[in-house]
This record gives sequence, C-alpha cells and structure tokens, in this order.
Amino acid sequence: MKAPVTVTVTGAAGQIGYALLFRIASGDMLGKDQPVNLNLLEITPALGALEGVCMELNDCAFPLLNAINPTDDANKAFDGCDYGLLVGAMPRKEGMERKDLLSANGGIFGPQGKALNAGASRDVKVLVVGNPANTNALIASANAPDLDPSCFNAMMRLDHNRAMSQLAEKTGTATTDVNHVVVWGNHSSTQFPDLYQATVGGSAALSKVDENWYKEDFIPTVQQRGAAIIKARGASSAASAASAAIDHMRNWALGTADGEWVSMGVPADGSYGIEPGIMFGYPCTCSGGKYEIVQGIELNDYAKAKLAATEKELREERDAVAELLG
Ligand SMILES: NC(=O)c1ccc[n+]([C@@H]2O[C@H](COP(=O)([O-])OP(=O)(O)OC[C@H]3O[C@@H](n4cnc5c(N)ncnc54)[C@H](O)[C@@H]3O)[C@@H](O)[C@H]2O)c1
Ligand SMILES: O=C(O)C[C@H](O)C(=O)O
Repeated sequence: MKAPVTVTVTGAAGQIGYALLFRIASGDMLGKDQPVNLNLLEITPALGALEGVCMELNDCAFPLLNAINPTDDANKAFDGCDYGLLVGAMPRKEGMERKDLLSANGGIFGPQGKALNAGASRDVKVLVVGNPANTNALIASANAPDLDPSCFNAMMRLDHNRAMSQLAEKTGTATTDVNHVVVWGNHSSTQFPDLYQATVGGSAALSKVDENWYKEDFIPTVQQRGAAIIKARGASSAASAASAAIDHMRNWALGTADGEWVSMGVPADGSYGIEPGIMFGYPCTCSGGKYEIVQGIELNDYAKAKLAATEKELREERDAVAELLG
C-alpha cells in the first residue's frame, strides 16, 4: 500500500465540496491504491455543517480515507498539502458575470497562497475552482513566491467536458469518440471553445457539423452553460464542477492517455503569443506529474481574434486585482 498523501479542500461544506469529497475519498481522483488524508478548510460559521460532512465521510468507511482534519485555520489546512483544491468562494447569481465576484472572492486567495507557500509540499498541485478561477489562481500563485508558478492551475475542465459532450451529442457519438477539443483562455463568457483541431471517431469534427452550428450554437452554448445551469437550478453547477475537478487532478497527477488533450488553465508562457502574467486555458498533455502545453497548432484569423478577446479580459481582471498580487 502507498503512503497517504494530503489533499486540502477549501469550501468543504459547500455544494461542490459535498460532491467532491466522497469521490476523492473513494479513489476516483488519485487512484484506487492511493490512501488520502483530507484537510478540510471552512470559515468558522460553517464548521458545524462541516462536522456533519465529516460524520458522513466516516460513515462511508472508505478503505482509502486515512484521516480527516477539519479546520478554519488556513495554515493548518495547507500544512503538508500535496494536492490543493481551492473551491471555497462565493458563487455568482443569475445576471452576474464571474468577474463580478472578484471583489468578494479575490481577497480569499492571497492568504491561502501565503499558507501554501509556508507549509505545502514543494511540488504541490493546486487547482483553483472558486470564481473567477483564472484570476484567483493568479492571486494565489503571486502570494506563494517560493512555489513554482506551475504548481498553480485554474479549472477549465468543466468547459472542456461541456464542449466534448455537446459535440458528441450533435454527432450522435460518445464522448470517448471525441478528441482534441480545446477551450482557450478564461473560464468566462469570453472563452474560446475551439473545434478546429477536434476529431470525432478520428475524422475532423468540422467535417461532421456545419460551420453555422459551430459558430452560432456550439460556441455560445458552451460559453453560457454555467449561466444556463444557474437559471435552471437556481444554483450554480456543483456535481459537474466536482467531476471536472476530479478529472483535472487525475490527469495532472496520473497522466493523460496517449494522444489525449485536456484543457487546463496554466500560467501563460508565451505559447500562442500569450505573454506571461495571466492564467490561460491551453490544450495540455500530462505525464510524470507535470503538464505540458501542446505546441504547433496553426491558429486561423478567427481563432486568433477569439484568443485576443479572452486574453484582453484576463489582463483587465489582473489589473483590477493588482494590489492583491503580493
Ligand atoms: N471553475 C469552475 O468551473 C467552477 C464551476 C462551478 C463553480 N465554481 C465556483 O466555485 C465556488 C464554490 O461554489 P459552491 O457552489 O460550492 O459554493 P457554496 O457557496 O455552496 O460553497 C462555498 C463554500 O466556501 C466556503 N468559504 C467561503 N470563504 C471561504 C474561505 N475563505 N475559506 C474556506 N472556505 C470558504 C463557504 O463557507 C461555503 O461553504 C464558487 O465561486 C463558484 O462560482 C467554479
Ligand atoms: O457559471 C458559474 O458561475 C459556475 C461555474 O463557473 C460554471 O461554469 O458552471
């Protein structure tokens, strides 16, 4: 049996937390041979609700769940952290854009970055889910100067999975037939869900759907899916968000399949003309616990304009939180 690793989840008593913790504890994220310690961070008023979640985790008698440590102290929660899922943040309501949450949520991620810097494993993998995820990930990373920026990711995987599912449904195929979908840029309505490289059953996706559907239906549907869920449920996505977080972390930790691309929000490094200073959704592959941005994709003028629009929004978000960047 492997030695346990420590997984820290913030916002553990929230709706995503409730869908996420049981899957981590059952081995869906890190494998059925990997015991875990769960460090669960909440704000003080939510500790009572968190205690109930801990009781339920215990009641599952998960073979892989080695220890549960609930706390309202970020330094304790991130001490020895190997994997951090930064979920705790306010969700948006109908009519808001995710960036409208920056003033409410941005302040959460500086102190958590500092706590990670102080106590986490030096090759910790941190996935920021709380919105606006890309800019919150930037804030956390900027406040953790001793951790490599590549330790921090923002979640684009829900958008990626949404794009896969929309394409599979339209073409009457399974999501397992779909590959090389990319969601570039921000986890926001400026994101660019890109099908130019995508394949369905090995053939070009855009030979199977018409361009009008791609540009006028598919792209807005994926961009606006979060808002559509809020409208329908009266609450933002939770189980699908948790599932995407599991997928992202599993691939990052255990690798992607041969030839598989996944969309990850990672520090921009100049790839595709996106200069450093923002967390940008890119196509990635993973192996040996590291991600790599897929290189060599030819972008047409339409794609270049879409990348420029989402980059512009991310730079504006960055400017809006300049004082939080350490
Ligand atoms: N990136 C994505 O794809 C994606 C998808 C869905 C939701 N989200 C975002 O995830 C966040 C959480 O969503 P939810 O539905 O679980 O919300 P929720 O309100 O149900 O839960 C959030 C929890 O975070 C806790 N919290 C607040 N501040 C905290 C702090 N400083 N430290 C620790 N915990 C804290 C709250 O007490 C609450 O229990 C929201 O910002 C939402 O918009 C992102
Ligand atoms: O849309 C939201 O605010 C929640 C989440 O980011 C989503 O994409 O479902």
